[in-house]
Amino acid sequence: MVLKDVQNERDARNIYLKRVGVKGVRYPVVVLDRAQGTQATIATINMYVDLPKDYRGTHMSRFIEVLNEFHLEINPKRVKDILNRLKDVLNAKRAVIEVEFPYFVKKQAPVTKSESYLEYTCSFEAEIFDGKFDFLTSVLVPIHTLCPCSKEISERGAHNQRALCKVSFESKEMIWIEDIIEVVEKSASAPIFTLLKRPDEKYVTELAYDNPKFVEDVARDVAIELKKYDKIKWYKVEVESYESIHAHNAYACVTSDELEEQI
Ligand SMILES: Nc1nc2c(ncn2[C@@H]2O[C@H](COP(=O)(O)OP(=O)(O)OP(=O)(O)O)[C@@H](O)[C@H]2O)c(=O)[nH]1
Repeated sequence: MVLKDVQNERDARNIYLKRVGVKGVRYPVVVLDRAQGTQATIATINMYVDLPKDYRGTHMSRFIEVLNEFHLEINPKRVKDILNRLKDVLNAKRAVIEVEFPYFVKKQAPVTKSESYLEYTCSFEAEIFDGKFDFLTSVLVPIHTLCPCSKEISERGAHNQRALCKVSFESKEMIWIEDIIEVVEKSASAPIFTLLKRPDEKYVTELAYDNPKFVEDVARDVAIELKKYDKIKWYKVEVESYESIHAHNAYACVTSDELEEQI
């Protein structure tokens, strides 16, 4: 029995679509890991191509076939190959992939050296169009911030909370996710850990108290550190703190081009 190819039908509405494809594909992938070589994880993937105005639909199954072809290996070099392949098999001019995945890093507690894994949400967004390849990596780092104002004006303690710092960057060469995590954690009042024994808890409590930071302080300190990386072409730093004394969040953001304009 011949199955009609509805997607391939002509369309007379004369409308070009910039992005058509599949969204929210949960898929096992393998990403590069500085300590172990590779790490298996589960990604949520969006993939798009453009569709000429005279075609009714794209061929959704081919997106998944291309993912399979690449043996689920997701890294900057492979992503470029995946996009070129998508363009070829879907006869497109533009191809886009967005991959978000949990990435686990083994950490040692500061005093007892107890080991545990901490989850960082990472993503890659890449696009090929008109011979141009854009690749953006994002790393979301949970941190601890202690309010400098609260410390200054209070007779006892200071309010402190978990915050999230998101670094998005374009680079000339590959940069390890772990390098970005280290930059952010050093710029916080203290890092976050999955496993802390009492001596560790005392240490991080005092470390945060000795390093009070507004969201603005973290954003600026991360920006200064990232500026030292020659490999980074562009970056954006966003910090959001889940305030413990408010029902709303504090937020700060800076991009490398805003910084350049001020120099
Ligand atoms: N384009 C498009 N396809 C859809 C949509 N919803 C479901 N599909 C289905 O996606 C499936 C795969 O379509 P194709 O990739 O064109 O399948 P195919 O013709 O077997 O594959 P090729 O021979 O490679 O073209 C079909 O079952 C479609 O009906 C939609 O909104 N748009």
